[in-house]
Amino acid sequence: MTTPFSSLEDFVALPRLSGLVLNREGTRLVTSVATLDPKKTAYQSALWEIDPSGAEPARRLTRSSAGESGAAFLAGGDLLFTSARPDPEDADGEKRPSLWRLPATGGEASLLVTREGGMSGVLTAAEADVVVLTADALAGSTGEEDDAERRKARKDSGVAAILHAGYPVRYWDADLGPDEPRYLAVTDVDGDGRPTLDDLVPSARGGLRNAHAVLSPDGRLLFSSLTVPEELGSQRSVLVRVDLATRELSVLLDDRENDYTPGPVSPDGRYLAVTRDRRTTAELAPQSSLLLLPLDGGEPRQLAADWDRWPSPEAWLPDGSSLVATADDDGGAPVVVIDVATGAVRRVTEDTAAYSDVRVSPDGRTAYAVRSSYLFPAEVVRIDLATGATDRLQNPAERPELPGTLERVESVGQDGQAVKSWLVLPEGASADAPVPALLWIHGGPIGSWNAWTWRWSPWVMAARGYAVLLPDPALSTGYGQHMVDRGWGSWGAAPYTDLMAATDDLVARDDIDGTRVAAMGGSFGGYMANWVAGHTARFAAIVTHASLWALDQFGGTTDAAYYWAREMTPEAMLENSPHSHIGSIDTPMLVIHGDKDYRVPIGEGLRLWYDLLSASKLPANEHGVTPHRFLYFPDENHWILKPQHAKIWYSVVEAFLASNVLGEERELPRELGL
Ligand SMILES: CC(=O)N[C@@H](C)C(=O)N[C@@H](C)C(=O)O
Repeated sequence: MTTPFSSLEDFVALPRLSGLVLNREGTRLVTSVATLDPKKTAYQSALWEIDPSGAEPARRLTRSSAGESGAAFLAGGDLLFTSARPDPEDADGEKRPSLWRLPATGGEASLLVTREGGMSGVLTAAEADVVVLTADALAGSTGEEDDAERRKARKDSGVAAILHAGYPVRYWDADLGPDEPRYLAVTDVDGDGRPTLDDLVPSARGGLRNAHAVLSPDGRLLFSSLTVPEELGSQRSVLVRVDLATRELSVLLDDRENDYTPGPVSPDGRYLAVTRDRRTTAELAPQSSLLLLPLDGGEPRQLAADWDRWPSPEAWLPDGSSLVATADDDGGAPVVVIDVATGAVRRVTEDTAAYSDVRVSPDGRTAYAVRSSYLFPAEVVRIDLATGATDRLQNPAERPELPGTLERVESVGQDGQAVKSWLVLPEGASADAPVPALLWIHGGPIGSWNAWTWRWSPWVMAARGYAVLLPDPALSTGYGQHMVDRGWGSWGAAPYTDLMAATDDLVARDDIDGTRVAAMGGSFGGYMANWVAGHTARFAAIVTHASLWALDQFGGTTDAAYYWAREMTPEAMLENSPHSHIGSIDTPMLVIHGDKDYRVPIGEGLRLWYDLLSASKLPANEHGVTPHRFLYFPDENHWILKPQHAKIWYSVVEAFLASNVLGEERELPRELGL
């Protein structure tokens, strides 16, 4: 069998599909596919068209070396996208992210609008050729021209400094400021001249959240979250409406107990689907619910209130009778239909995949979506909304051949709670040939192992002979509110004991060699790997990536300190902090951290590394030699994104595990220079 997971070269070269848009007539589907650039040191994305009928093979639409993203259909049928490709009509022009238009009738794409500061996304309306760009503008700029001049002055003088008066100052891997998110209306989209950009809310001063903005079908209204700063470095997300004609901004939902995010607007423009996220406290765990907000000024009403899941609204049925949503559920994320009159929830897709980007056909019978699971990466499918029958359409790539099998397994936590896991078994695992195993702990911690991931692919390890257990312990989503509540504020309790219960059952299997087992996790999963290291010696090795180590320090240096401070007091942070247990660690640890990680700042990795060398039960000897290892990425962030670094990540992890779990030595990649 040829599986791409045996070779890291082949693995990183697998195409990665994401996103999906459907034109107004329901006849054209467009997705984005990322592949390696010619130097194999970055991914570049191109747009592909997929035949909704399933009859024709997928067709590549764009081919520039700069790549294309942000696909959006105009109501008239043309396709918009963003790209930093050069403008053929401006030989001397600088390359910067611009908005391009590909005619529905075929032919070349032409540049619609460009700006010095680039753009991050495109919003279009379903029924009118209205376009709004999401983009950043310098906080002090008074218009597009002024913004361009100020940017140039900053660039020419080499000044990168940012003066802050508020919080936060960073987000994941990006510095915030001096620019801030804006909505820029593209004027006269169908006119003869080049359109201009019109800042819809220049006075919002940095508070707009444009990742989840939506336009009404007629393109007259824009709905967005607006971030409102609060005392003590905190903030909340309120729901706002912007009238595109008058520029008037109205606050629709605002209270201190919840954050609000807009979902799709009903086809008749009368209702907005809204996600409400409860403000957490030490006593109140997160809870997400779906609201229906009448846009004539009525009170919001909760939908599917009796359903113990967190629905995420995706689309409306064209007759406005129901919302199509997805929700984490028992190791998957199915498509459901929610009746807006009764709130009744009907599950549509029956498989265990996780669905996203759901688009509904104009007759309301069919949905198209992206789905993935641990059996296949993201792919585009057609769903019969009445029967749930789901067909894989002709995608840009075939599913990769897997080097093993997948099972769903169940354990019982200390309090009797069912703890479910996916278990990846390598080919050949049997009672006669038991295999070594890895416990993988997911991040968040509010989340689930329910979708394909390229960053932690269990199949890469299965191809190297390991079984991989992917448990959803306390704090995981898809198992009801109680599963989240039982771990809230006490990470070292039920989340840890659930993982140990799952490990007990794993090592009891006759196809697993219980003497050769390691634990690994990233981010919150890395926190838990560190906690595991300080509380048990049952694992032969531990890999901890971008991990929280000293919660007292993490709580003040992460990019969103207020989020964690709501869950834990300083005392609770100390109580749950893995660093307090350094003296108990006698398992070899591989620490991995990227310097540009602002969510879990590098100080966590540096302090963990020094503590391991100086205070663990396996300290460095007088020559500084230790069984622990530190894999440091100076130019990566919370995630290892560059393909060449992903290969290093998997190679070093594999060599560390081989040495400590299998007792075998592997050659390290030459590029490490050792
Ligand atoms: C809420 C949050 O950012 N948690 C991080 C510490 C985390 O665990 N992130 C996970 C989801 C990741 O894989 O990045």
